[in-house]
Amino acid sequence: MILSTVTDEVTPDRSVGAFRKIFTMATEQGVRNFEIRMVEAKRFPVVEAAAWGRLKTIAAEYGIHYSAVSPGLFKADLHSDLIGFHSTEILSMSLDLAERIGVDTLITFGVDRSPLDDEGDFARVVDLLGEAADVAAARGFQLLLENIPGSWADTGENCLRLLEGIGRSNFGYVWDTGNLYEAEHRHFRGSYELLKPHIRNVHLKDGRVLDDRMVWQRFGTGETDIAGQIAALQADGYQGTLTVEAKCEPHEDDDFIESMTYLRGVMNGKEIAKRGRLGH
Ligand SMILES: O=C1C[C@@H](O)[C@H](O)[C@@H](O)C1=O
Repeated sequence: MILSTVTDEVTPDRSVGAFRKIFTMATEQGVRNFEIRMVEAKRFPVVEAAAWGRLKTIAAEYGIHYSAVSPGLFKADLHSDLIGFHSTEILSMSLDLAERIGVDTLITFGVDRSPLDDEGDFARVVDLLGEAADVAAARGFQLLLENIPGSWADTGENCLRLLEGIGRSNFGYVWDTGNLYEAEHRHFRGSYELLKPHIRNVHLKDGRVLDDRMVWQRFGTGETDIAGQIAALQADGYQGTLTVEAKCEPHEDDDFIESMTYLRGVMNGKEIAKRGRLGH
């Protein structure tokens, strides 16, 4: 597995000095692979030119590799004025900028739900995402669907329905374990078994439901069973990116450091052995 993180998951710092701090903290934890989401204070692809320059030059100094971009594509509902803007401008700007930094993977969401939706709208979502996958394929990109509550890609069953409906070889799945737990409130195993043939990237987040709301926590202290997820991925020979989303509320630098320490323990078997001894 390739340890990875996201540009805004390491530190809450969004200042002009942030990239040096982000890459120092990440490389100290053995992470050199990144997804591009926030570029200092703005979300990709609508970024400041100078910040984009720093993202490239400072990354080169630290030996950072970018594997994917996450523009928040299709975080809009079918009835919003913005939906057309996502399938045209956001999509093409994202592909243009990603190409310029040598990235060939674009992450998308599964279109927000709206109270105005009806069941027949599923076909429109399939068409929108399928057309975006075709535009991406024509330029040599894969498009990966990330699950998130409040979208058509919320539960494991709904993600599978979309993945099968879209059915393109360049269309795969980002297993966002925390978001899935937030939508389903159940152990990861059931949806993992459904979705694993489609998984091309994993987003790791831990947390628990408190007063009906998901509260993000440092790895190993929440309910999502990070150790079990790693054991499942290892048992299935998963070789892709394992993307650490460590940010808690409020976001502190120690979130990343502590979650990475826990994750390393899990990956080299220590946490699994501890769980075994405790009879989990
Ligand atoms: O916009 C986003 C919201 C987060 O919940 C999600 O995990 C993340 O990957 C993202 O891009």
